[in-house]
Amino acid sequence: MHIPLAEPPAAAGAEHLEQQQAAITRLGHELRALVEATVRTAASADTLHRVADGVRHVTGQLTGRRRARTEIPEVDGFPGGPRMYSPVVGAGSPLAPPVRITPTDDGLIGHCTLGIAHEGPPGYGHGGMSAMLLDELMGQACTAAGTPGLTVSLQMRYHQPIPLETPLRIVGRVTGTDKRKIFAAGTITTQADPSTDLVTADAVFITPDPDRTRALFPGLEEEA
Ligand SMILES: CCCCCCCCCCCCCCCC(=O)SCCNC(=O)CCNC(=O)[C@H](O)C(C)(C)COP(=O)(O)OP(=O)(O)OC[C@H]1O[C@@H](n2cnc3c(N)ncnc32)[C@H](O)[C@@H]1OP(=O)(O)O
Repeated sequence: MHIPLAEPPAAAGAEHLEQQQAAITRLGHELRALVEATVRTAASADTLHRVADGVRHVTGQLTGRRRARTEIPEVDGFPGGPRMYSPVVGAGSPLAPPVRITPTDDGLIGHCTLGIAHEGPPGYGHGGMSAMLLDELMGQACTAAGTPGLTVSLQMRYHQPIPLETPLRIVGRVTGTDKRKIFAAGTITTQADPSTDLVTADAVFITPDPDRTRALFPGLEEEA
C-alpha cells in the first residue's frame, strides 16, 4: 500500500472546492471574531443571554449532511494537503489562530498571533497551545519531508512566556530518521526577535505500518 501525499484538487470540481474553501474561510473568520469578542466582553448577563439565544439560532442553520468521524472532508487533502478544520492551521476553525505555513530549505516556518482566547497566565499564551503549535509544525515537517507520521513523544521546554497579540514565528524541522521513526525539533520565537527561543521542543513521530494506516484512516484513498 503506497499512500501518496495529497495533490491539489483535480481540475474538474476545483472551482466548486475553491468556492467551498472560501466560504469555510469566511465563516471561520467570523467565528474567530465571535470567540475574540466573547472572551473580551464585559457585557451584562442580559446581553450575554440574548447573544446566546442568537448563536443557538445561527447554529441551527447548519443543517443537512454531517460528516462522519473518520471521513476526510472533500475540501481537505490528507496527508500533506489543506486541513480546513485543523485546530492549528484550519482557516475554518474558530479554535485555530490560524497558523500560516511556508516551506524553507530546512523545514517549515509558521506564522500566527495568539489572542486572549489562547491565554494561559494572564497576558501570555497557554502552554498547551505552544505544544499544539510545535506538534503541528514538526508533524507537517515530517510530511513535507516525505515521511508522514503520528507523534509518539513530545518533549517541551518553556524558556520564556509567549506574549499574546504579538506576531510569532514557529519552526519545525526533521532532524533524523530510523526506519519508521522520524525525529524532529521545533522552536517558537517572536517574529521581531527570531534569535531568542521562547519555547523549544523535540519529538518522535512514527509512520504507521500499512495495516495500521488502513485501520486508523479508512477514508484514505489507496494507490495501487
Ligand atoms: C501515511 C499514513 C499517515 C500517517 C499519519 C500522518 C499524520 C499527518 C498529520 C500531520 C499534522 C498533524 C500534526 C500533529 C500530530 C498529531 O497530533 S498525531 C496525534 C497524536 N498521536 C497519536 O495519536 C499516536 C498514538 N500512537 C499510535 O497510534 C501508535 O503508537 C503508532 C504511531 C501507530 C505506532 O504504533 P506501532 O506501529 O505499533 O509502533 P511500534 O511498532 O510500537 O513502534 C515502532 C518503533 O517506534 C518506537 N517507539 C514507539 N513509541 C516510541 C516513543 N514514544 N518514543 C520513541 N520511540 C518509540 C518503538 O520502539 C519501535 O522502534 P523499533 O523497535 O522499530 O526500533
